[in-house]
Amino acid sequence: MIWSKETWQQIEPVYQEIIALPFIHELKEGILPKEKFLFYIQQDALYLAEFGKVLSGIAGKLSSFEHIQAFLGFSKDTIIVEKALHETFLNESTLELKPSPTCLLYTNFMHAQLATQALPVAMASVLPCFWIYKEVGDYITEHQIPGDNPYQDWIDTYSGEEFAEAVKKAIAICDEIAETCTETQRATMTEAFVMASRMEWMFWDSAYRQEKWPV
Ligand SMILES: Cc1ncc(CN)c(N)n1
Repeated sequence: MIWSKETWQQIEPVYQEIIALPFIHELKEGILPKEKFLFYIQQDALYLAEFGKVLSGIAGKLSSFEHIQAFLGFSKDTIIVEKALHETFLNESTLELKPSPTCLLYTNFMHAQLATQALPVAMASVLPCFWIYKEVGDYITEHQIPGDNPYQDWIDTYSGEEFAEAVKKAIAICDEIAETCTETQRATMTEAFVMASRMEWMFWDSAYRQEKWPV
């Protein structure tokens, strides 16, 4: 079976838990309290800065010109498109922001995967960041009641054509790389994908709870 198909099957229960999150439900209905969304956007700005670095780090380790170009493009788009999104919702500087425990966990996980794991595993670790957001964006668009939603720009970004194209490309590259891997390596890729998917759940949950450092 194609690696991405069998791997999505593994995270299907996690995905179901994601779309059942109050954060996603209230975002879809446009009733998510502003302070929860602001907390999310602030943490996401910190997350995306690191995500962009990891994507360009992956590009630096790839050998196919086409793959390098794709990952450099993903990195650039992460900075440009998502910075625009944050400017829409966030008008102050992010310089003063400090990462929440979950944000730090997730960004450190990605950096560690890039630094210590084989390249296919690092690539699998960043794939949920693309794929889950596209699925969530599509889910919200399909189940949304038409009307004013203060978070529509966010929803449109992740359910849009441009993002869908990037996600398709990222999945295709991971599948191509997985084809060259042993069964053991593919299983490690899947483990990394599952772990990152759990952290996607945690990220939304932590924003809803406006997670603080316990001490
Ligand atoms: C935590 C998280 N994961 C993924 C995405 C989408 N690139 C995001 N904006 N934030």
